[in-house]
Amino acid sequence: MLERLKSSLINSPVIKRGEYNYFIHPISDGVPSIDPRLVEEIADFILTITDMEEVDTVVTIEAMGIPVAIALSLKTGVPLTIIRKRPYYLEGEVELSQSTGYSKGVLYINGLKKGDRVIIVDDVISTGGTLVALIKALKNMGVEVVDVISVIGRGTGYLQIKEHGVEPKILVTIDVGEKGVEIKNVFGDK
Ligand SMILES: O=P(O)(O)OC[C@H]1O[C@H](OP(=O)(O)OP(=O)(O)O)[C@H](O)[C@@H]1O
Ligand code: HPA
Repeated sequence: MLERLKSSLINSPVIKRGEYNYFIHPISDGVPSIDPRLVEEIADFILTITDMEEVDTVVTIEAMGIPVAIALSLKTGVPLTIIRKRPYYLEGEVELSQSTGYSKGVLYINGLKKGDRVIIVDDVISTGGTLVALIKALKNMGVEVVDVISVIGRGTGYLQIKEHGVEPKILVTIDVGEKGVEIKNVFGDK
């Protein structure tokens, strides 16, 4: 299961971003290039663990949630909303602060309204800063988050998301050391 994802993760280079051990992988960085079979493996797996008939919209965050989210949207016909890092000044635009292990920024929500049922798909959960801020903002808007799915998880940030009432589904959980990436868990394994 998820053989392409696991083997590509094990081969990921790790660099320092400040104190943070940052792994570089096609799904989380688009580097060196994205094998469509890898994206398809991930999208097909996600479709076995979530019910897309339940949702109005797939929500993802610019930039690297987009490849997997677009694959899910194409496979199901469910539209995609991208949370952007730039404002559009449209009526109803919602602004939120994003903080990761290595960066801070602002995200902007457009195209969602009270009563919408969504799944959130992203490439990585690490500190949980990005997804916690997004889930809080969506709840304030009256948007129902049916599922939160991350292709890769590292660290304990997912616990913070659980505290907001949604248990994230993480396909592969990893440890990232200075020397490389180690697989810790695959969704569905004990
Ligand atoms: O759990 P966290 O510590 O918040 O980290 C996870 C976030 O970090 C990455 O986004 P980034 O802002 O680097 O943007 P990118 O997708 O453009 O690489 C990733 O896509 C997640 O959204
Ligand atoms: O180590 C990382 N690599 C790529 N994307 C990420 N998003 C959070 N942490 C990481």
